[in-house]
Amino acid sequence: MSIEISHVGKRFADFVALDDVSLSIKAGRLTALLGPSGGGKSTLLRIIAGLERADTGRVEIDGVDATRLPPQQRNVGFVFQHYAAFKHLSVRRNVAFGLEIRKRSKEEIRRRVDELLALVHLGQFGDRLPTQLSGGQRQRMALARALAVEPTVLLLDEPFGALDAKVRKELRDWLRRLHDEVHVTTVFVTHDQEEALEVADEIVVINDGRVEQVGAPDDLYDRPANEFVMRFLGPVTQLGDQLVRPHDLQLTTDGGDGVPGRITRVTRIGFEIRVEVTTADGQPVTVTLTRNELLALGIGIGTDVRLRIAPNTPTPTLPPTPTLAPAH
Ligand SMILES: Nc1ncnc2c1ncn2[C@@H]1O[C@H](COP(=O)(O)OP(=O)(O)OP(=O)(O)O)[C@@H](O)[C@H]1O
Repeated sequence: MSIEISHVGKRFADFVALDDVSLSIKAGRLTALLGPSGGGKSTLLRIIAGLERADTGRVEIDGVDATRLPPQQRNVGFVFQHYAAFKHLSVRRNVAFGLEIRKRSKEEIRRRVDELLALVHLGQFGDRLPTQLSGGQRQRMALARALAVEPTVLLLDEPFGALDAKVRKELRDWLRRLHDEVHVTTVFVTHDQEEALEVADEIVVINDGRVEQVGAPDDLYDRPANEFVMRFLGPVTQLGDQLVRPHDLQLTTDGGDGVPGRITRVTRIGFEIRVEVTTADGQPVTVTLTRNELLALGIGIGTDVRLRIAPNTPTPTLPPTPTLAPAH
């Protein structure tokens, strides 16, 4: 059930949306395609689904060359950000749709739909119309419908993108648990690095039509292949010429070694305190602390401190990313 993408290229007129993309998506895993808007994630997903045709290259699904297969012969389930439900049909009938057109027996359909509704925790809502569901419930119905026909691959394009932050978070947890139960090879598109880090087994970072890096969330976070990946996966700050995560910096007030600076700003964001230290050469450096750490240090605006990188911090040597070079 793996997906092999080899040398896929796609242009829209003279705009290069995908530039020679090769990628192996592992069977049974939950893989995130992560990257900024316009980077090519959806285009790649649509090429895997067969909704878009690659100009060059090859797509293999489960060992079969799918490059020229129409979507309905690829056995993929698809869920979009705005799910188009059949408004006049009940939730049950929406979920049953794919099974009905495949002419499965009434008994089999009833059993399978019951199972699926239970799986997506909509057991008691089967008789409602889609408009009588919340946004989160509707996306769960969409997933049940996509899973009904037992796809070999499940493709999700920002499935929770249109929902508010709290519901998104609930659905992320739920998607992770669902995947742990059904283990269907799943690829989902997101531009939200937290969503990818939290949910995915493997993350593919896509930018400017190219794959920047593929790896497990920890690998990407701790060993980014380049500056783009490091910046995209989480906050970074610069100490001297070293890029580092703000929580990997230590602040001391007892002299010793480290880069001297003075605290110029303290901001609290929920549980996290963001401290800005301006070093002697005028460079602002951000350090994040917990409230207790701040209190224990007894520091505030104007305190002279020293900054150093915490022991055991991964400090990748990063090749420069051309796209981040200043424009001239
Ligand atoms: N049918 C099309 N015609 C012309 N250009 C297109 C078409 N589809 C996509 N593009 C362009 O290709 C680029 C990649 O689009 P794509 O939707 O794959 O990006 P994305 O990474 O999914 O971004 P987003 O997160 O905003 O959806 C964009 O610049 C987009 O404008």
